[in-house]
Amino acid sequence: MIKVKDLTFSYQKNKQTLHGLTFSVSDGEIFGFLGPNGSGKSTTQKILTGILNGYGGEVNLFNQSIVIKQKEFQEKIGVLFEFPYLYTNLSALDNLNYFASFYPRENCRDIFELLEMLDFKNDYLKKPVSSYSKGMRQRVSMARALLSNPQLLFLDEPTSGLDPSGAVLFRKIIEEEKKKGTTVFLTTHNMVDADLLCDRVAFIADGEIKALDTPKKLKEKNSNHQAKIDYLYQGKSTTITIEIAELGGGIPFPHDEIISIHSKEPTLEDIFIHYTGRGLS
Ligand SMILES: Nc1ncnc2c1ncn2[C@@H]1O[C@H](COP(=O)(O)OP(=O)(O)OP(=O)(O)O)[C@@H](O)[C@H]1O
Repeated sequence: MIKVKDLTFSYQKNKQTLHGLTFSVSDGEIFGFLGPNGSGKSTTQKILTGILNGYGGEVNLFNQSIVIKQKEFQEKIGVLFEFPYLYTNLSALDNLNYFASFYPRENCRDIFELLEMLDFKNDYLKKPVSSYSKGMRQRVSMARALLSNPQLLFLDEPTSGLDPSGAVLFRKIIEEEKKKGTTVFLTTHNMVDADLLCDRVAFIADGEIKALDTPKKLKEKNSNHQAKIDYLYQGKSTTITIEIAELGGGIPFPHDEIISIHSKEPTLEDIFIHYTGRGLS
């Protein structure tokens, strides 16, 4: 679905933002693009969605170069931008009716159904976007991205500005899209979203991909194979961290009672820090 080879980009002379990214995304996959602020995530998404030109390397969507079939691609992709691109003086309905006019009518989803699915408050349907909360704007932006039933969905920080139940709803909607066969390119620095949703993730820092694999494999590869054991001995409560291999012959230290044993698996965030030398926030 997406093939990117040696992608480079500079906003200014002598300062390269993307340093030769190479990756591909399969049909129907949810691909996470993770990195800290300023790492080049939005720049990459803008190039893939045809907003930014002047890049080096090759970018193919739907097995064709994005240079050739720009107009045709636009009809097959849906985009949720990091900063909602909405007309703030217009209502949700007017915005969505306007964006729907870019696509063949038969491809478009019902706006009311979409907003209902996104748990949008009906009272605000006809009020201007300027009166909406961040979460409501995000819901309209998601409706905009899904409006044309896209085969390829670009989502830049989709759960940003949502409360926890809104984030759960958005993750459910993204999973439903995957079930329909939609390919999702998910740009985020939210590790929970990445871990719960993505088939594979790429870690980007300083405009370079530092690691790319499934969350499960990344965790396996970076497992420290350690266990944390809480136990009681001679009336004293103690915690110890030991290698899991040492447990093969039973608990290898004196104890009266074992309270709990937990494996110390690294989180995706731990692994990100390992590969990039920094956190995501
Ligand atoms: N229009 C622009 N002009 C000049 N430099 C820019 C422009 N947009 C982004 N940059 C710079 O390019 C680099 C990558 O920015 P980009 O927005 O792609 O990062 P990001 O990973 O999406 O960050 P964030 O998580 O903050 O959105 C940063 O150093 C940023 O300052």
